Amino acid sequence: MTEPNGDTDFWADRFWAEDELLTALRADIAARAPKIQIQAEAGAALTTLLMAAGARRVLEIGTLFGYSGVWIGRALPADGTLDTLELSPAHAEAAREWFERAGLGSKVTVHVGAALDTLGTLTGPYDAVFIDADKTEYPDYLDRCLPLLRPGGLLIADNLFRRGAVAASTGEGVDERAAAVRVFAERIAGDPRLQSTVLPLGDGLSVSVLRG
Ligand SMILES: C[S@@+](CC[C@H](N)C(=O)[O-])C[C@H]1O[C@@H](n2cnc3c(N)ncnc32)[C@H](O)[C@@H]1O
Repeated sequence: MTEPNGDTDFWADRFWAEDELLTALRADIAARAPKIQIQAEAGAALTTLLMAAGARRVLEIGTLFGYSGVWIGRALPADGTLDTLELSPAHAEAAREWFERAGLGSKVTVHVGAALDTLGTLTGPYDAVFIDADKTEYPDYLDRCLPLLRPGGLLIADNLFRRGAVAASTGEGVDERAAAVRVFAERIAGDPRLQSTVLPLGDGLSVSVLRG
């Protein structure tokens, strides 16, 4: 949380504490991969939002080792499923192992390949989509995911703030990732099909509802 109201640990300990599995998963990422998973406070928000929406079929773009996938998987009902898309075979393999250890192996399918290719092989409708892969492709993910989302479904994305770079990314010489996320932000804010907001959790979590 960017501006916590008082003692941060008070809130973290009660609302987004990691259990042993998530703590070990975070440590494995730190040892073997870039530490680019969502923050725990965003994970707890994902679980809560997906449960509130009654999400049964979820799509994730950007798996890494499955950290956000575990927060998502724990929101699913017994017959729920998660399709998660990952470019790196090594990340996908690690994620499959962690989903098994989390007891989510039967619910989660890890698809290896470039997301924009894999998206063409998937069939909707999904109840929710979580976007967290290549930032330069965020506007393309939006175009490709909206037709896969059911009316009333949730579209959630991470890294809307990029630590301030998105709001600052005007003019020339801007970071291309921040510029693309800014295009994404402008579009979810202005698209009449969507009701959107950005929650100041982690690096900024956008939440959009596709109007029915
Ligand atoms: C920020 S990490 C995902 C973190 C994960 N959502 C979590 O919080 O645990 C982004 C992941 O997307 C993957 N990725 C990057 N470009 C991709 C692409 N074009 N298609 C699919 N995955 C991609 C990277 O290999 C990386 O594992």
